[in-house]
Amino acid sequence: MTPSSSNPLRIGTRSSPLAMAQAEMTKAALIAAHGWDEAAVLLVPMLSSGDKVQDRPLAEIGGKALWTKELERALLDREIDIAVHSMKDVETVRAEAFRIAAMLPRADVRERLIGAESIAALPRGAKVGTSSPRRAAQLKALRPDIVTDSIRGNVATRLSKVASGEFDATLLAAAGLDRLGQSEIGVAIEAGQMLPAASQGSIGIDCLVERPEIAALLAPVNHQPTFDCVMAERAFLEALGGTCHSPVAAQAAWEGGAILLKAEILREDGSERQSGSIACTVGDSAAPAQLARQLLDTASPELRTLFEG
Ligand SMILES: NCc1[nH]cc(CCC(=O)O)c1CC(=O)O
Repeated sequence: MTPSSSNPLRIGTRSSPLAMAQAEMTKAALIAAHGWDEAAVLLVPMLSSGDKVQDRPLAEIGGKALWTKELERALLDREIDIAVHSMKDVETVRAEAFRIAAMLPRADVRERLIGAESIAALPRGAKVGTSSPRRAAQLKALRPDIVTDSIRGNVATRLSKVASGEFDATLLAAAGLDRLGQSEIGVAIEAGQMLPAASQGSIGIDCLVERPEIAALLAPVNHQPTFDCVMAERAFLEALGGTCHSPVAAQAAWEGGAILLKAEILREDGSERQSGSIACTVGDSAAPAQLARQLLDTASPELRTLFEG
């Protein structure tokens, strides 16, 4: 298949500003890689159920799968040819019909703190808006006096809730802010202080396994070093238990010819953190699983039950 203005490649995306920016990046990468003209690629924005329900915690309305379900349906119904996701929002265990065929080069993986110059500089008892059990647990591990409360809505909404004083501060992925042109907002928190979520900063392009001709079009935009690191992080997450909404962080990076995977699991109140690292080879899920087992083995029964049910 060679997409053209009369038969464009249809890119499904959520319609939030961040998702649209990521879909535009994907479109630009494909056009540049293939030398297609602008009209050969069409963006198809869709509302996910996660976008429709903004006032309840994510875990309560069905968790992560909400972000991808509508796009998966559209892929199966051939309304779109490919779908663009934040890899962070893609479940580790998926239906066999789908395949992440490519990932764009990873952006800044760090968190950005908005509302204070550093975590140490937050006022005593500060109220931090985050709906992420990982960010809440990591903050409390560093600063047990901090209070966290759920904050939903898109990036602009969350920033306005800090500006209005509803929250003292919030944490957002640097990658998301950068993609929205908000690079000057907030201060970066180094991964050594706050390890990011598995897949953070990475954009995945999804297609149907039964359409290899579409996957072939994606190959030239795939960034293999990103792909291999994100896969190691996801293997760790999967080994811990595919559907958990528990505090987990995992980041892999190439170091001296090998993938070094760092990970941690925490109790939700930040009172316990188990962390470790392991060297992995490409496509290896045994080493990430070994690290998961190692962290669970040293964890207290209270922490372990977050993962083993
Ligand atoms: N769960 C929401 C989500 N999914 C991906 C990103 C940011 C972009 C990325 O990590 O690639 C965000 C917002 C955030 O965590 O601040």
